[in-house]
Amino acid sequence: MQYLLNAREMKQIDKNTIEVFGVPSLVLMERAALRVVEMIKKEAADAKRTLVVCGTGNNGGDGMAVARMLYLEGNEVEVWLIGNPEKCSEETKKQYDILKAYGIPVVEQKEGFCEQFCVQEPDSEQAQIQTQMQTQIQAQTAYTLIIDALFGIGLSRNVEGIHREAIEEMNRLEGTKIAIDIPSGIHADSGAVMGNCFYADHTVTFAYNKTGLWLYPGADAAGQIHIADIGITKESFLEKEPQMLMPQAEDLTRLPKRKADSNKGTYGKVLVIAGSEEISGAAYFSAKAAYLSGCGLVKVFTHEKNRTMLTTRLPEAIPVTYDGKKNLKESLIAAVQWADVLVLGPGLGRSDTARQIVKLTIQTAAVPIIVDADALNLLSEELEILKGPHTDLIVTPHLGEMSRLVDMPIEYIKKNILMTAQDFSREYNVICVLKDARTITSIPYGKTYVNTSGNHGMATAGSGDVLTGIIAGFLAGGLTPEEAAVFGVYVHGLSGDAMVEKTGYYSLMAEDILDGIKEVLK
Ligand SMILES: NC(=O)C1=CN([C@@H]2O[C@H](COP(=O)(O)OP(=O)(O)OC[C@H]3O[C@@H](n4cnc5c(N)ncnc54)[C@H](O)[C@@H]3O)[C@@H](O)[C@H]2O)[C@@H](O)CC1
Ligand SMILES: [K+]
Repeated sequence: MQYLLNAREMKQIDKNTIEVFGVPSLVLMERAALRVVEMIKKEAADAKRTLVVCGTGNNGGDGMAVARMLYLEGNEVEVWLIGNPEKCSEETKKQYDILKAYGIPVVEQKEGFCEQFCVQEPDSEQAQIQTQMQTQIQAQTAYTLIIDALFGIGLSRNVEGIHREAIEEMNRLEGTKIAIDIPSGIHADSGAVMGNCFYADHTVTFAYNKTGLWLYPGADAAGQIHIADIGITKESFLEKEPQMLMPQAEDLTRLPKRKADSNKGTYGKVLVIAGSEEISGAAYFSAKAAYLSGCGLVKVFTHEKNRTMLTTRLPEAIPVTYDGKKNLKESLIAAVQWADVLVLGPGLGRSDTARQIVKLTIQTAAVPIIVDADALNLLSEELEILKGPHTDLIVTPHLGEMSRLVDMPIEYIKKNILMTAQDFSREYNVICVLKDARTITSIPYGKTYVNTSGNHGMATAGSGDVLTGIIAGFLAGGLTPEEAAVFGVYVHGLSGDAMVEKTGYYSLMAEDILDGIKEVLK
């Protein structure tokens, strides 16, 4: 797992490194700049004509140190200092003095962007010729590298005025674009664009990943992310471990272990309560995903109409069917009592029967339940069921379902995805898996996980049903609800990624994601 830090946590560990362990701030800055220069070389970016745009905070100081290093290696370097130089932080003032001592050109930009940086509209033939000549000269003298050191994690409000103009100008210029620590204008905690932002090809971020680099729209602005060790280590957490994490490939070793001396009972029993008179496929996707994720035995509680489909497409699954309301209660309770894990909701519909099934299952089950799709839609009308006593619940809403559950617009939820998932998990004491391009898994009063596997091809019918099945399979195999939710989401995304090379984004379907599970877990 990789930590994702917010600005407050990062500032605190910076401070701890400096104050508790006595590492001078300028030493950290020097190491930071060295790592940026190292990355430039590793990526073979051409630093022959470099522009470094600096702010007055320590991010600007990093930029000035990078400018000095590139200059002393024989490159042509120009620095723009945006803002009042008198307001420079202590470290940045020092870096500025060093630049002056070496004679490195710095253009100060205190207010109103000067004409030199702005594109002028030609208003006569003569002016047009002049502009063409200027364009040719500019092409010969164009920057090969643009380094953004305007704002780092200290960004505290919307970007306006000369800062906004500087970002617009950097984006307009040609050349490889590198952001120091975080693209200027991106909020380090939420990934929001604060007015406008720099679009980087590469971002070199210091010590630990920042949440805003991975959440959208920040992730679009960051380009390729490089984490640079500058000497701030986990010792600086002072036992206050960050609570936001991102699963990585090496974490897959934590999936349920297979034993040579085992039988189908060893890996748990899953009951998938899914499908309705109108919808048949959901139960199949969920049940098959549970099998593919290692579960030994899967029963499907569904409408009688789905029996033939199920026994034909997935004969390994045992159907328990109902027809109308006859025997519904007794057979549901018996099936629930049989299972170690329940999936509740895919394709269930919103009929009175579905409502009765959802209520009865949540109120009687003593084993973990993954609650999805129509079960969530029904619960949004009867949230008191979630407020009442219940077993371990993992809810897996997409943005639309979450919008119904919390009665907020989708746009709001998308912008506040972390907070929405965290608040919901605490309020109802459930693990909340809020599905989007970056799915968030929030543990009530515990950790929050940001998932980075998966692709937009997976926004396809049945994809969510597959996810519930994977989580169920992992739970049945012995993972805790927290692990099953986090690794279920991660493996689901990897399964889509494994197949998209063969299918392309347009044609990826739920059945392909099922095939992808085999690729990922083999
Ligand atoms: N010792 C340290 O503290 C280290 C800091 N480092 C760098 O320092 C950065 C953080 O430095 P700072 O805390 O000085 O913050 P920043 O350099 O991100 O900038 C903060 C400054 O910008 C101003 N500001 C914030 N939002 C603004 C807006 N929208 N418009 C205009 N002005 C605005 C603030 O008032 C403050 O003066 C990190 O991102 C990293 O690049 C690294 O050098 C590593 C060591
Ligand atoms: K920056």
